[in-house]
Amino acid sequence: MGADFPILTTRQMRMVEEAAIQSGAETGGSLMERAGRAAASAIADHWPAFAETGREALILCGPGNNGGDGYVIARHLAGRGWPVRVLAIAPPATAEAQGAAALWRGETVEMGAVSAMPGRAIGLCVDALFGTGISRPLSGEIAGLLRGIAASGCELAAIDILSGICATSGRALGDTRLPEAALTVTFHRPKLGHFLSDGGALGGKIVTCDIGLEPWSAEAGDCVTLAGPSGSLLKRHGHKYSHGHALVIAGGPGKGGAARLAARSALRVGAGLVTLAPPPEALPENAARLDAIMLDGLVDGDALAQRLRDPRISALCLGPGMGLERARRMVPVALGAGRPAVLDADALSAFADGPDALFAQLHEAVVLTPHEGEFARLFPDLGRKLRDEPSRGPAFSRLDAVRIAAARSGATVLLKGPDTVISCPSGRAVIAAATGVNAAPWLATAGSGDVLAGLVTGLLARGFPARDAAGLAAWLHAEAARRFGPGLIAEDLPETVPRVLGAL
Ligand SMILES: NC(=O)C1=CN([C@@H]2O[C@H](COP(=O)(O)OP(=O)(O)OC[C@H]3O[C@@H](n4cnc5c(N)ncnc54)[C@H](O)[C@@H]3O)[C@@H](O)[C@H]2O)[C@@H](O)CC1
Ligand SMILES: Nc1ncnc2c1ncn2[C@@H]1O[C@H](COP(=O)(O)OP(=O)(O)O)[C@@H](O)[C@H]1O
Ligand SMILES: [K+]
Repeated sequence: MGADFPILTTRQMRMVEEAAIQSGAETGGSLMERAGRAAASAIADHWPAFAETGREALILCGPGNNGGDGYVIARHLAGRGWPVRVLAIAPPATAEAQGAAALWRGETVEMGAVSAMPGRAIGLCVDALFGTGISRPLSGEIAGLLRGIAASGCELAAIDILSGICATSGRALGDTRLPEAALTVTFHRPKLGHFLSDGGALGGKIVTCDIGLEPWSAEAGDCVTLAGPSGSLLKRHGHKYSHGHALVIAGGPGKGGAARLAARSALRVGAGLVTLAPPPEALPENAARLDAIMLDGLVDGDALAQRLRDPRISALCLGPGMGLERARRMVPVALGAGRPAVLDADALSAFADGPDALFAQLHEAVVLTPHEGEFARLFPDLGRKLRDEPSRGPAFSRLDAVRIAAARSGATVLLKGPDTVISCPSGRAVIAAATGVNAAPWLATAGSGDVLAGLVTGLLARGFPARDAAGLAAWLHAEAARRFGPGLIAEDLPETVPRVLGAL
């Protein structure tokens, strides 16, 4: 089944493009022509009945090569019989864009003339203002133009990336409020900015067009990947012990729901055995709720150390509903045993006052699963940088933050969100995007994070390396939510996992 899919930074895209041009096989102009033609065709596929609406397509062209693509698109859409006009916010400034503009025989209006534009109503606006070359916030005038177009109710298609979004970080530069595109047409490979932060929220459907750069794709070097389905999630042979034994530490009476969700998720994702370990006084309550999941009362850290003498316990989950005090006592014991482990929720917050003491105990087989608040508690400097408004591109991204956090802590870090970002300490990173057409907003429900912690734990128990376990779990989590759809509550997630696995 589909392996993880590479996505590029702006710099990597430039390296691929430059290699193609330097080889002599391509020119900037040939790539632009192919890009514009492919984008026009993707736009026509997305709005197949547009020509019959009697409305006009307005192509907004910037000064650089993104604008150059716009002139090519204008020519090809007009060639399909669409009523098309170009609005140039500045004259074309690169040789390629000038060449493309020279071939556009239709009408071009300038920025100042926009309010007086006579003619048909605009039904579709193509944003070819700025692409990967954006380096500063949009001016008020240009941002206002984009917002005005959106407010008029016309459709919006972004070329390469929505103007105003940094293609490497996905963050909107400045405090601009940007409209949402229905379609983004990009070239060769998606960019990080299509999935991260504002870029993930505003890009709509992402269509990636082949523009003949495949022979040079290796020039991008090591790439961040997008998590996707994998046949490795299926069980092929073995007995229950060969699929691992997960131990989920739970909290006291009345606090067990989160850990039960995590335990059930670990079992659903294929751990051979799962044991829930609350304090002894919470055993009766949990016994009334569990069947396939085993129970073992553990008083404290010493009891856990004793339990971990069993070498078959192949992964631990600490945090969901655990309580801060119990976390402070048990996390060091779990980490000291060197076993694969997930630290979530209380197991992270318990160390907010002294994260370095926690980091000193972490190892490569540990996965930290913070949401943004927990992340900022453990890595306050990185949390601040993510909150600061970016004024220049490339802006500090969630990926940058997670990579630094993983290197600093010595564990794999999974930062939750619609754009879940995962990195191991060496910087190998994967993004699980629940954005655009893959949005899963129903995950914003109490307990869904506990399920994710359980899914990662289950995969660790089965023997998946930390980064793979985290990436696959995050994909599976969002895919289960997409399949279940509206009305989802956390309990539904583990029950939907079999349908996702069954479709692999
Ligand atoms: N990389 C490739 O292989 C290809 C790139 N193509 C297109 O080329 C684009 C990149 O072109 P460029 O590098 O020329 O960059 P852009 O066209 O994205 O923008 C660069 C220009 O805008 C200016 N600028 C940046 N931010 C601004 C702001 N906020 N306000 C006003 N001006 C601003 C820059 O100074 C520069 O003049 C891609 O996004 C894509 O659309 C395609 O033509 C096909 C192939
Ligand atoms: N709008 C959203 N789109 C996609 N995923 C989301 C969204 N909101 C939350 N999630 C996911 O749901 C989970 C919530 O986890 P968390 O914040 O720990 O909640 P809880 O503690 O209630 O379980 C995370 O995996 C997060 O990525
Ligand atoms: K654009």
